[in-house]
Amino acid sequence: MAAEGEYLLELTDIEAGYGRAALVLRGLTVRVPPASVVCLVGPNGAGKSTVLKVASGMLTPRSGRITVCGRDVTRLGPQQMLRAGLSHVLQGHSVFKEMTVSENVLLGAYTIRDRAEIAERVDFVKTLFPVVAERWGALAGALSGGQQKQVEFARSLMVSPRVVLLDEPSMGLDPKATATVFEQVVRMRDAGTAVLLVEQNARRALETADLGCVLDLGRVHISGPAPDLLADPKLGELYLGSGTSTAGS
Ligand SMILES: Nc1ncnc2c1ncn2[C@@H]1O[C@H](COP(=O)(O)OP(=O)(O)OP(=O)(O)O)[C@@H](O)[C@H]1O
Repeated sequence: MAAEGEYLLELTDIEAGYGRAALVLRGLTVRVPPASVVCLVGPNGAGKSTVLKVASGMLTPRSGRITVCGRDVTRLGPQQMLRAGLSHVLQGHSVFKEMTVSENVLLGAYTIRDRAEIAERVDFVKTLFPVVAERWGALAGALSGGQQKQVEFARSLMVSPRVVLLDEPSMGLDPKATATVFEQVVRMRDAGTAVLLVEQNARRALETADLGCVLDLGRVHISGPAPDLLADPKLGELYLGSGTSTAGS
Protein backbone atom coordinates (compact mmCIF):
# COMPACT_ATOMS: atom_id res chain seq x y z
CA MET A 1 0.00 0.00 0.00
CA ALA A 2 1.32 3.46 -0.90
CA ALA A 3 2.14 5.96 1.83
CA GLU A 4 -0.01 9.07 2.21
CA GLY A 5 0.54 11.49 -0.69
CA GLU A 6 1.65 8.72 -3.01
CA TYR A 7 -1.76 7.79 -4.38
CA LEU A 8 -2.65 8.44 -7.99
CA LEU A 9 -6.23 9.21 -7.03
CA GLU A 10 -7.65 10.08 -3.63
CA LEU A 11 -11.31 10.75 -2.90
CA THR A 12 -11.52 11.94 0.69
CA ASP A 13 -14.67 12.39 2.80
CA ILE A 14 -16.81 12.81 -0.30
CA GLU A 15 -20.44 13.84 0.05
CA ALA A 16 -22.37 13.88 -3.21
CA GLY A 17 -25.91 13.53 -4.53
CA TYR A 18 -28.13 14.40 -7.47
CA GLY A 19 -29.85 17.78 -7.52
CA ARG A 20 -31.80 18.43 -4.34
CA ALA A 21 -32.23 14.75 -3.55
CA ALA A 22 -30.68 13.19 -0.46
CA LEU A 23 -26.96 12.46 -0.39
CA VAL A 24 -25.84 9.29 -2.20
CA LEU A 25 -22.22 9.39 -1.00
CA ARG A 26 -21.96 10.16 2.70
CA GLY A 27 -18.36 10.73 3.69
CA LEU A 28 -16.71 8.24 1.36
CA THR A 29 -12.94 7.81 1.13
CA VAL A 30 -11.32 5.72 -1.65
CA ARG A 31 -7.64 5.68 -2.65
CA VAL A 32 -5.99 4.27 -5.76
CA PRO A 33 -2.25 3.50 -5.43
CA PRO A 34 0.00 3.26 -8.49
CA ALA A 35 0.02 0.01 -10.45
CA SER A 36 -3.17 -1.26 -8.86
CA VAL A 37 -6.67 -2.42 -9.68
CA VAL A 38 -9.08 -1.16 -7.01
CA CYS A 39 -12.55 -2.60 -7.14
CA LEU A 40 -15.76 -1.15 -5.67
CA VAL A 41 -18.41 -3.71 -4.84
CA GLY A 42 -21.65 -3.57 -2.88
CA PRO A 43 -25.40 -3.82 -3.20
CA ASN A 44 -27.51 -2.07 -5.87
CA GLY A 45 -27.84 1.60 -5.15
CA ALA A 46 -24.85 1.71 -2.77
CA GLY A 47 -23.34 4.51 -4.85
CA LYS A 48 -20.62 2.70 -6.82
CA SER A 49 -21.29 4.35 -10.19
CA THR A 50 -21.72 7.68 -8.42
CA VAL A 51 -18.14 7.39 -7.13
CA LEU A 52 -16.91 7.15 -10.73
CA LYS A 53 -19.08 10.09 -11.81
CA VAL A 54 -17.57 12.20 -9.02
CA ALA A 55 -14.04 11.08 -9.96
CA SER A 56 -14.54 11.98 -13.63
CA GLY A 57 -16.07 15.39 -12.95
CA MET A 58 -19.56 14.45 -14.15
CA LEU A 59 -20.94 15.13 -10.68
CA THR A 60 -19.44 17.83 -8.42
CA PRO A 61 -19.25 16.72 -4.80
CA ARG A 62 -21.02 18.82 -2.16
CA SER A 63 -18.02 18.41 0.10
CA GLY A 64 -14.78 16.49 0.36
CA ARG A 65 -11.58 16.53 -1.66
CA ILE A 66 -10.32 14.86 -4.84
CA THR A 67 -6.63 14.75 -5.69
CA VAL A 68 -4.70 13.27 -8.62
CA CYS A 69 -1.04 12.66 -7.78
CA GLY A 70 -1.47 15.04 -4.84
CA ARG A 71 -2.96 17.87 -6.95
CA ASP A 72 -6.37 19.16 -5.85
CA VAL A 73 -8.88 18.66 -8.70
CA THR A 74 -12.04 18.72 -6.59
CA ARG A 75 -14.21 21.08 -8.61
CA LEU A 76 -12.96 20.40 -12.12
CA GLY A 77 -15.35 19.40 -14.92
CA PRO A 78 -15.10 16.28 -17.12
CA GLN A 79 -12.73 17.74 -19.72
CA GLN A 80 -10.31 19.02 -17.08
CA MET A 81 -10.49 15.73 -15.17
CA LEU A 82 -9.54 13.98 -18.41
CA ARG A 83 -6.54 16.30 -18.77
CA ALA A 84 -5.68 15.66 -15.10
CA GLY A 85 -5.41 11.95 -15.90
CA LEU A 86 -8.81 10.38 -15.22
CA SER A 87 -10.49 8.58 -18.11
CA HIS A 88 -14.02 7.20 -17.64
CA VAL A 89 -15.38 4.17 -19.52
CA LEU A 90 -19.13 4.42 -18.97
CA GLN A 91 -21.52 1.59 -18.16
CA GLY A 92 -23.04 -0.12 -21.22
CA HIS A 93 -21.71 0.14 -24.74
CA SER A 94 -20.40 3.43 -26.04
CA VAL A 95 -18.75 2.51 -29.34
CA PHE A 96 -20.14 4.16 -32.45
CA LYS A 97 -21.20 1.11 -34.41
CA GLU A 98 -21.37 2.85 -37.80
CA MET A 99 -17.78 4.04 -37.44
CA THR A 100 -14.64 1.97 -37.87
CA VAL A 101 -12.56 0.68 -34.98
CA SER A 102 -9.84 3.19 -35.90
CA GLU A 103 -12.29 6.12 -35.92
CA ASN A 104 -13.63 5.06 -32.53
CA VAL A 105 -10.15 4.75 -31.02
CA LEU A 106 -8.95 8.05 -32.49
CA LEU A 107 -11.91 9.86 -30.91
CA GLY A 108 -10.07 9.28 -27.65
CA ALA A 109 -7.21 11.41 -28.96
CA TYR A 110 -9.25 14.51 -29.78
CA THR A 111 -7.40 16.58 -27.16
CA ILE A 112 -3.95 15.62 -28.52
CA ARG A 113 -2.43 17.93 -31.14
CA ASP A 114 0.92 16.15 -31.66
CA ARG A 115 0.60 13.60 -34.52
CA ALA A 116 3.68 11.67 -33.39
CA GLU A 117 2.16 11.27 -29.93
CA ILE A 118 -1.09 10.01 -31.44
CA ALA A 119 0.82 7.48 -33.58
CA GLU A 120 2.74 6.31 -30.51
CA ARG A 121 -0.49 5.84 -28.54
CA VAL A 122 -2.10 3.96 -31.44
CA ASP A 123 0.86 1.56 -31.47
CA PHE A 124 0.54 1.17 -27.70
CA VAL A 125 -3.17 0.31 -27.70
CA LYS A 126 -2.79 -2.01 -30.70
CA THR A 127 -0.12 -3.94 -28.82
CA LEU A 128 -2.18 -4.06 -25.64
CA PHE A 129 -5.42 -5.08 -27.38
CA PRO A 130 -4.58 -7.31 -30.37
CA VAL A 131 -8.21 -7.34 -31.57
CA VAL A 132 -7.98 -3.57 -32.08
CA ALA A 133 -5.00 -4.08 -34.39
CA GLU A 134 -6.62 -7.02 -36.20
CA ARG A 135 -9.94 -5.22 -36.80
CA TRP A 136 -8.54 -1.68 -37.22
CA GLY A 137 -10.41 -0.96 -40.46
CA ALA A 138 -13.62 -2.87 -39.62
CA LEU A 139 -16.91 -1.31 -38.61
CA ALA A 140 -17.12 -1.38 -34.81
CA GLY A 141 -20.68 -2.71 -35.03
CA ALA A 142 -19.33 -5.88 -36.67
CA LEU A 143 -17.36 -6.77 -33.52
CA SER A 144 -18.67 -8.89 -30.64
CA GLY A 145 -19.68 -7.20 -27.38
CA GLY A 146 -16.42 -8.17 -25.68
CA GLN A 147 -14.37 -6.90 -28.62
CA GLN A 148 -16.29 -3.61 -28.58
CA LYS A 149 -15.44 -3.25 -24.90
CA GLN A 150 -11.76 -3.56 -25.79
CA VAL A 151 -12.23 -0.78 -28.36
CA GLU A 152 -13.66 1.36 -25.53
CA PHE A 153 -10.65 0.50 -23.35
CA ALA A 154 -8.29 1.43 -26.20
CA ARG A 155 -10.09 4.74 -26.72
CA SER A 156 -9.83 5.54 -23.00
CA LEU A 157 -6.06 4.92 -23.02
CA MET A 158 -5.29 7.29 -25.90
CA VAL A 159 -4.83 10.23 -23.50
CA SER A 160 -2.30 8.29 -21.33
CA PRO A 161 -4.51 8.48 -18.22
CA ARG A 162 -3.13 7.89 -14.74
CA VAL A 163 -6.30 6.05 -13.72
CA VAL A 164 -9.02 4.49 -15.86
CA LEU A 165 -12.49 4.43 -14.30
CA LEU A 166 -14.37 1.33 -15.49
CA ASP A 167 -18.10 1.07 -14.81
CA GLU A 168 -19.38 -2.51 -15.07
CA PRO A 169 -17.16 -3.60 -17.97
CA SER A 170 -18.56 -7.15 -17.96
CA MET A 171 -22.20 -6.06 -18.21
CA GLY A 172 -24.05 -8.03 -20.89
CA LEU A 173 -21.05 -10.20 -21.81
CA ASP A 174 -20.96 -13.99 -21.88
CA PRO A 175 -18.52 -15.81 -19.54
CA LYS A 176 -15.76 -16.12 -22.18
CA ALA A 177 -15.91 -12.44 -23.11
CA THR A 178 -16.07 -11.54 -19.41
CA ALA A 179 -12.87 -13.51 -18.77
CA THR A 180 -11.14 -11.67 -21.63
CA VAL A 181 -12.27 -8.29 -20.33
CA PHE A 182 -10.87 -9.02 -16.87
CA GLU A 183 -7.59 -10.21 -18.45
CA GLN A 184 -7.43 -6.88 -20.28
CA VAL A 185 -7.98 -5.00 -17.02
CA VAL A 186 -4.90 -6.72 -15.62
CA ARG A 187 -2.95 -5.94 -18.81
CA MET A 188 -3.85 -2.26 -18.49
CA ARG A 189 -2.56 -2.25 -14.92
CA ASP A 190 0.62 -4.09 -15.90
CA ALA A 191 1.19 -1.60 -18.72
CA GLY A 192 1.16 1.26 -16.19
CA THR A 193 -2.44 2.48 -15.90
CA ALA A 194 -4.18 2.02 -12.57
CA VAL A 195 -7.84 0.99 -12.65
CA LEU A 196 -10.79 1.91 -10.44
CA LEU A 197 -13.39 -0.71 -11.25
CA VAL A 198 -17.10 -0.97 -10.43
CA GLU A 199 -18.62 -4.42 -10.86
CA GLN A 200 -21.84 -6.28 -10.13
CA ASN A 201 -19.84 -9.46 -10.59
CA ALA A 202 -18.22 -8.89 -7.19
CA ARG A 203 -16.43 -12.21 -6.80
CA ARG A 204 -14.92 -12.13 -10.28
CA ALA A 205 -13.86 -8.50 -9.82
CA LEU A 206 -12.22 -9.18 -6.45
CA GLU A 207 -10.37 -12.14 -7.96
CA THR A 208 -8.90 -9.66 -10.46
CA ALA A 209 -8.32 -6.67 -8.17
CA ASP A 210 -5.46 -5.86 -5.82
CA LEU A 211 -7.63 -3.89 -3.40
CA GLY A 212 -11.34 -3.90 -2.75
CA CYS A 213 -13.83 -1.52 -1.12
CA VAL A 214 -17.24 -2.73 -0.10
CA LEU A 215 -19.72 0.15 -0.27
CA ASP A 216 -22.95 0.32 1.62
CA LEU A 217 -25.29 3.32 1.85
CA GLY A 218 -22.73 5.66 0.33
CA ARG A 219 -19.84 4.80 2.62
CA VAL A 220 -16.94 2.37 2.49
CA HIS A 221 -18.13 -0.40 4.77
CA ILE A 222 -14.87 -2.36 4.63
CA SER A 223 -11.71 -2.16 2.49
CA GLY A 224 -8.46 -4.06 2.15
CA PRO A 225 -6.47 -6.42 -0.06
CA ALA A 226 -8.90 -8.16 -2.42
CA PRO A 227 -7.82 -11.70 -1.39
CA ASP A 228 -8.60 -10.85 2.26
CA LEU A 229 -12.08 -9.66 1.32
CA LEU A 230 -12.68 -12.81 -0.72
CA ALA A 231 -11.60 -14.97 2.20
CA ASP A 232 -13.85 -13.19 4.71
CA PRO A 233 -16.80 -15.55 5.27
CA LYS A 234 -19.08 -12.77 6.51
CA LEU A 235 -18.51 -10.72 3.38
CA GLY A 236 -19.04 -13.83 1.31
CA GLU A 237 -22.49 -14.36 2.82
CA LEU A 238 -23.50 -10.70 2.51
CA TYR A 239 -22.11 -9.69 -0.86
CA LEU A 240 -20.55 -12.56 -2.77
CA GLY A 241 -23.29 -15.15 -2.69
CA SER A 242 -21.46 -17.72 -0.52
CA GLY A 243 -19.36 -18.06 2.59
CA THR A 244 -15.91 -18.61 1.16
CA SER A 245 -13.78 -17.80 -1.85
CA THR A 246 -13.44 -20.07 -4.84
CA ALA A 247 -10.40 -18.15 -6.06
CA GLY A 248 -7.79 -20.51 -7.39
CA SER A 249 -10.05 -23.58 -7.25
N1 LIG B 1 -28.78 10.63 -12.52
C1 LIG B 1 -29.34 10.36 -11.33
N2 LIG B 1 -30.29 11.17 -10.82
C2 LIG B 1 -30.86 10.93 -9.62
N3 LIG B 1 -30.51 9.88 -8.84
C3 LIG B 1 -29.58 9.03 -9.29
C4 LIG B 1 -28.93 9.23 -10.57
N4 LIG B 1 -28.04 8.23 -10.74
C5 LIG B 1 -28.11 7.46 -9.64
N5 LIG B 1 -29.03 7.94 -8.78
C6 LIG B 1 -29.37 7.36 -7.47
O1 LIG B 1 -28.18 7.29 -6.68
C7 LIG B 1 -28.17 6.11 -5.90
C8 LIG B 1 -26.86 5.37 -6.18
O2 LIG B 1 -26.82 4.99 -7.55
P1 LIG B 1 -25.52 4.33 -8.20
O3 LIG B 1 -25.85 4.08 -9.62
O4 LIG B 1 -24.33 5.13 -7.87
O5 LIG B 1 -25.44 2.97 -7.37
P2 LIG B 1 -24.67 1.64 -7.72
O6 LIG B 1 -24.08 1.16 -6.44
O7 LIG B 1 -23.75 1.85 -8.86
O8 LIG B 1 -25.88 0.72 -8.11
P3 LIG B 1 -26.03 -0.41 -9.23
O9 LIG B 1 -25.17 -1.54 -8.77
O10 LIG B 1 -27.49 -0.71 -9.19
O11 LIG B 1 -25.58 0.21 -10.53
C9 LIG B 1 -29.40 5.31 -6.28
O12 LIG B 1 -30.38 5.55 -5.29
C10 LIG B 1 -29.84 5.93 -7.60
O13 LIG B 1 -31.23 5.86 -7.76
